[in-house]
Amino acid sequence: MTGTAYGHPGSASLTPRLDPGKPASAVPDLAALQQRAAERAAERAGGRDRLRGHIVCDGLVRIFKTEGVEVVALQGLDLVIDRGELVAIVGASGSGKSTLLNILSGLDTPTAGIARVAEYDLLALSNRRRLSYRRQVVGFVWQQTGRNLLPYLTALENVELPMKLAGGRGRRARRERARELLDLVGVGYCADRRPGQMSGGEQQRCAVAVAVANDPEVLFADEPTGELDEATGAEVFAALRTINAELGVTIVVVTHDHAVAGQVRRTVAIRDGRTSSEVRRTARVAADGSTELVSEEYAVLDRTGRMQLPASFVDALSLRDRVRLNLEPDHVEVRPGDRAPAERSEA
Ligand SMILES: Nc1ncnc2c1ncn2[C@@H]1O[C@H](COP(=O)(O)OP(=O)(O)OP(=O)(O)O)[C@@H](O)[C@H]1O
Repeated sequence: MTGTAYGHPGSASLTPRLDPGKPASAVPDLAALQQRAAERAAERAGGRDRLRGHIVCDGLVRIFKTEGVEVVALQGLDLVIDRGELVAIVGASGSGKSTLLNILSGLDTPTAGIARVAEYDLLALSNRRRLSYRRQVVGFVWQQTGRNLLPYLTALENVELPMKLAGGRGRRARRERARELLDLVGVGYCADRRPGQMSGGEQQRCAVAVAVANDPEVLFADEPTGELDEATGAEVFAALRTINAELGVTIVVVTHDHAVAGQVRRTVAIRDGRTSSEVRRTARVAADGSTELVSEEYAVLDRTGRMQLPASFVDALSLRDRVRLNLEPDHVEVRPGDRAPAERSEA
């Protein structure tokens, strides 16, 4: 287990000072103290606003038990995604991406924690609510194109099908919307082709149109560019950005490919079942007046103050077991701790 040594330049007293000049009535009563304690607890939890978001995971845990062996796939994962965001979630194989996506899409139930999407509490879904969640709230694009499109239907018919199954729209309205959506993702020219007559990238863009046919609030895409080359993958991301901007759908793309950071404004990295870092790209006006996108990487701090140091930083300074932390006026220093006494005597 990793320990920490803290160095503080000074510590503030948490004990309230009593002012002898104040009248006794200034002493808070029990109700006021309870109220203050509740506020402090909320502040410590990161404030009430922390749990506001279109998608909220807080301390999310998923433990798999197989033949007596427990695998902790998600170890207290925190993630808040606002309405209308387009976020990529990246991580190495086994980091917990699919587990997270299965939970968020309502296919799997977490062991503990909070998982909420658009007011749906994913830990307490009845079968009926789960069905309505999967039919009305979320849409999916999977890596395998065969899972997204029916091979014997044309692109247009594929986009019409979910609308037909949901009912509500007439034949003409369905056809019109299907054409609009195919145009929006840039494959209007494929309307009368079957999947076998389209390239992999065209099929995935068509799959995006199918996934949003019934106006979902959230779109989940699992490795949607996994089987595509870089240029074709960029076209699929362009389609996702268009859908996000034009229809306001919140989009979460899960991938092992860190290069997607260049395709979205926010990329969240998962390591060992926790969010470890994120990259945000923001537009800035350069000295010559042109607009440029600047990427900044952040470590993710959870509400108990835990964060993961990037593996490259840990390796560069051979950090292990214990580190020293120093609180400076505007930053925290992390330095290698002392080696264990046994090791020192061997040196
Ligand atoms: N049904 C299951 N039963 C037991 N262990 C599981 C199950 N599903 C996932 N795991 C384990 O949980 C951990 C996280 O797996 P997960 O599939 O979520 O990772 P991933 O990041 O999606 O990997 P990949 O990119 O290879 O799909 C792994 O150690 C995996 O072996």
